Amino acid sequence: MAARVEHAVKVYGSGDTEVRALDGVSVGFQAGRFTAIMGPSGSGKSTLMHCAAGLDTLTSGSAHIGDSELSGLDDRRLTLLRRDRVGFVFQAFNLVPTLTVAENITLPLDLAGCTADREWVDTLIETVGLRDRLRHRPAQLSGGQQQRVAVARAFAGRPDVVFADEPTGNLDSRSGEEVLNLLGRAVRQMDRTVVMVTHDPVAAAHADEVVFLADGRLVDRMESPTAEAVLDRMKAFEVRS
Ligand SMILES: Nc1ncnc2c1ncn2[C@@H]1O[C@H](COP(=O)(O)OP(=O)(O)OP(=O)(O)O)[C@@H](O)[C@H]1O
Repeated sequence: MAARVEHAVKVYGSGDTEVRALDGVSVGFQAGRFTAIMGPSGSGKSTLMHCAAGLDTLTSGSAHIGDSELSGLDDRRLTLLRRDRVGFVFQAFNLVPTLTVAENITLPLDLAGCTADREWVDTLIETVGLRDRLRHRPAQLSGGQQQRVAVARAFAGRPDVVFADEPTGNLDSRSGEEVLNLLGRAVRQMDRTVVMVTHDPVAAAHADEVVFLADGRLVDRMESPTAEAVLDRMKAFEVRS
């Protein structure tokens, strides 16, 4: 497993304002696979992703990246683990406006004081299709192109797993499709691992597997999803709740 949580509970607030965002979730994200996390609004998708990625801590239960149990790490080790073994793609592209495309892609490596693996970065640039834009700055690119830069940046350090939170949320459907195809290619052609939160059945259909959350619990899983099958499953949850 590239990442997993066991008996994950996350409680926000206390007393009257207590919210059980995760209510005993156990789920593993296999290496070399593209997994989508789906569920109605408020079902705990982002919370699960943030806790699995070490961006937030669980109230109880455990979260692992590879063999490392996150709650056992002090702040410094957790920061290093996030830096070296995890990549992130967010809805907002979060590129540095003053840096070029090339500089944005290698920024995590530069900050870590690592020398970029030139061949790997070159393959990434080829895969995201931005070779002729390397000297441009983010503001000179379309939203879809900016998100492709963010995807390349997420994979630059060859992390164990890339977590993507609604990566197509700010994109039109054509650019969104390009970014999803790119994530799929990273998994299938470059043997990477991706975990993506989405509420869009069309986006989820790009994954190898979909895990469904409802009310902070894991309620279902689906292999080789299609948009229609995912939509049907979502409708079934909404009727029930
Ligand atoms: N920082 C927080 N403080 C208090 N409650 C929170 C906090 N973050 C999330 N919650 C609550 O936890 C629950 C799960 O939220 P979460 O954002 O994980 O859901 P989600 O499935 O990602 O929703 P959406 O699809 O709307 O983004 C919700 O009821 C939410 O209001």
